[in-house]
Amino acid sequence: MSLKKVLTIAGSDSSGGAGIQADLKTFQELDTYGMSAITAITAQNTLGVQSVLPIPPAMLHQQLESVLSDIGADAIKTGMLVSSEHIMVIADMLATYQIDRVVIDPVLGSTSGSELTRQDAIITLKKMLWPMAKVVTPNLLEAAILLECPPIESVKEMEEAVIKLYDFGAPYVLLKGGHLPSDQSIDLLFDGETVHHFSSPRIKQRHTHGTGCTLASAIAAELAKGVDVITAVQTAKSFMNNAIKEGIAIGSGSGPINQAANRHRSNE
Ligand SMILES: Nc1ncnc2c1ncn2[C@@H]1O[C@H](COP(=O)(O)OP(=O)(O)O)[C@@H](O)[C@H]1O
Ligand SMILES: Cc1ncc(COP(=O)(O)O)c(N)n1
Repeated sequence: MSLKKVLTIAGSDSSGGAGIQADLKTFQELDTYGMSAITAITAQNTLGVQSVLPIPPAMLHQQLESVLSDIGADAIKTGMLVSSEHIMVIADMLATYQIDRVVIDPVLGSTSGSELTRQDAIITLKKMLWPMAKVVTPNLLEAAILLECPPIESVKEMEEAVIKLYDFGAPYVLLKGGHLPSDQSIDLLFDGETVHHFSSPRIKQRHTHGTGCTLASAIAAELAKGVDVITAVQTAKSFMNNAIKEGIAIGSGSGPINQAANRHRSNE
């Protein structure tokens, strides 16, 4: 089988834990060929984001054109998108190159609370990019912002939210429940008919930087291989569990998860 190609469109995380760096590690571990188009450079570490430098939208366009016109992509994952202008460039390129295996992780802020996508970009994300995605993967906080609703605090509220998010126009919405206080970590996937529950025991782990980026990238890598969405989410979740179990204790804050854990752990 030929090596499948996966492109991440996201921000660079100098600490190597999230963003482009997490995405490329995930692609590699899942036996795909990873490529990147960078939307912003962030200076960050295990304590938080210290500074953000957006890449000019024209340069984002050039990166996408260079990669897609020559190499192409079997799937694309997006993360930190910065601004409406950046999102419009991406929507334009997805349409031009007719890429339909697109996973959007609607990164609005970092876990540590820094804004990574500007407020005005949220409307553009919903209107222009969302309908071009195959799967969108908001966390609880992002879902509440996108739906303009109060905090989502139970599995029942998650079920209602994931159905509402479906109306934004992607065929699959995966609402991640990593932030729900519970002894299970529950994600819900809605495909327009059924709410599928993906549940696994919550792992006691302080070092969870990069979980959302890794999950979305793992789904994109599996979709690139031609796997269906439900199977891709199952594989991604199992990959994540292994990576979280071996979270790396570096820095004085929340360290990164370890994608390489999957080399020596069977799928658990
Ligand atoms: N402590 C944990 N144990 C097991 N799975 C977790 C844990 N924390 C997060 N996850 C899983 O990691 C993925 C990312 O979830 P979440 O933390 O909600 O997103 P984000 O990183 O975007 O904030 C989800 O599949 C979630 O269920
Ligand atoms: C460049 C970049 N992209 C995404 C995240 C979100 O990751 P997390 O939710 O683990 O902080 C981040 N911190 N930095």
